[in-house]
Formats: sequence, C-alpha cells, structure tokens
Amino acid sequence: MTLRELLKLPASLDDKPIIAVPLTLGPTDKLTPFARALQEKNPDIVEWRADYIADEFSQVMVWQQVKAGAQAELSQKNVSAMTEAKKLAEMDRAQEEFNANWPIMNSQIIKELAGSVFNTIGSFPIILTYRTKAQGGQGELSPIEYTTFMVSALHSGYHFAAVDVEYTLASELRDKIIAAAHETNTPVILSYHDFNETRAVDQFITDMSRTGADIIKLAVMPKTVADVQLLLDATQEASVQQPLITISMGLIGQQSRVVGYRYGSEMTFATLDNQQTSAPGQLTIDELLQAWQK
Ligand SMILES: O=C1C[C@@](O)(C(=O)O)C[C@@H](O)[C@@H]1O
Repeated sequence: MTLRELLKLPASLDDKPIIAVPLTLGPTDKLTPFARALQEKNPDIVEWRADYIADEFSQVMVWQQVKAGAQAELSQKNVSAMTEAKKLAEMDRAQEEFNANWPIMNSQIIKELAGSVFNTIGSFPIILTYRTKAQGGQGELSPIEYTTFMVSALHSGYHFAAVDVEYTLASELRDKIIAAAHETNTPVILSYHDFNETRAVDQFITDMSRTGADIIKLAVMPKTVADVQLLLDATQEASVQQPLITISMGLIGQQSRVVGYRYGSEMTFATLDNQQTSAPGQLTIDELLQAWQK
C-alpha cells in the first residue's frame, strides 16, 4: 500500500510526494493566520507539533498557575501569620486533591487543545506529533506523560490522519500508543532522528520495521554529500513492508527533500514561510514547487 492510500489522501496526479506542513505554534500564538496561509498554500497534510504547546499544560505547570493565583490572593489580603499558615496548609490539601483529579483534568485539557487545532484547520488531515527534546523537539514531558498525552489525544474524539511515535521511547510505552492508535484506526509513523550523523541507516530501517508501526520515518544529519546519497540509496534498496519517509537534514541534505521521492521517500516536510521550520534544512512550499519545476 502506498503512503497516500494508507493516510487516505487523494492520489497525486504528478507522482509527487505528500507535502506535510508542520504546525509549530505555541500557547500565545494565534492559529488563524496560520490557517489562512494554509488555505492559500494548500499542502496535503499538516503535522501538529504538539510539543510546542503541550508542556504549558503539564501537571507541574497547571499546578504552578493555580498556586500562584492562590498566593497572589493571599498576599493582597494582608492576613495574620496564623491565617496564612492555615491557608498554606489548605493549599497542600488542595494539591493532593489536584493530583488525584489530574488524570481527568489532563484528558479534558488535551481534548481542548486538540479541539482548538481541529476547529481551525480540521479541513486538512492532521498528523499528531509530540517531539521530545532528545529527538530534536521542544517537549520535556516524561516518557509516561508523553505516552498519556498521545493516548489521550488519540482518544479525544478527534481523528488524526496518523500519529508519530518516537522509536527511542521504551517499547512497552510505545506499544501503548500503537494500541491506542490502532483502536482508533490511526496509522502509526515510527520516527527516529539523528542530528549528528548518518549512520547504519539500513539497519535502522530494518529494525524499525520489526515493530507494530505502519510507516517508518528516518531523519538523519549528513556530514558530506555522500551521506545524503547513502540515505537515498538505503531508501531505494530497503525491502521493508512499510512505506518510508527519509530525510537528510540540514543544508547539505536539503536536496533529499526535493528528490527523495524518486528513491521511495513518500512524504516531504515543507513550511508555509521560512520562519516556521521544525527541523534544519526545510524548504518552503514555494521553494519546493519551484525546485520541482526545474
Ligand atoms: O520527523 C519529522 C521530519 C522533520 O524532522 C524534518 O526533518 O523535516 C520535521 C519534523 O517536524 C517531523 O516530525
């Protein structure tokens, strides 16, 4: 099955790869200008990089806000030391209650976050991605929190076209996300990033194919042009069942984003403008289309 078929995207008339645009907006950014630009550029799919926003709503962050609110109130009231001590003890109890209620609040928050994305750009298919810091993203949730986030988002009632799961996640957690994805008919993109080098790429592809993933994505950093070719050749020669997305990152690897599809990489990531890159070397959609015209 091709990646387009798997993601239920319309066939390409000119055999070009799927163009994915990353959505990298944080909590204080506005979604509407992005949505407008998206309509104009009309990519095939949007990748919601939830790591740019989700940490603001983690257990620690939400409690900090609640606590800061209560403390501000207390300091305004000019209360006696005794009352203050009583209030602080109440706060400790409130924290226990908060922690006990957190799973329910968390899934509600995740549903609202997903809702804000689907309500503005839901006419496009959406990939759910949470990229951890260790894999080049913004996300600092613990592996368990990351897993909870993904599982809750998959069960939020909003249907994602695919979900990205990091290969480096412990396999028992990875399998939980994969199970939630398959329960909700969501294809799984297993992804791995190496920001330092291009190493053992064929081995990675083979190893990654031996999981429950439906799609394999490998993004690596080249040091030379030969490294870029190495990745392209490994993509072409791979004999795994899953569709592949391979990327040679950075400036040296940029060409792989243009020609990768000829070697069997079925998706390329491009931005609406050059301020919204989610990885080094990404081109804008306009640059990509221009390069294809040459
Ligand atoms: O995995 C990928 C590929 C990517 O890292 C790139 O190099 O274009 C961009 C990420 O947003 C996406 O999740």
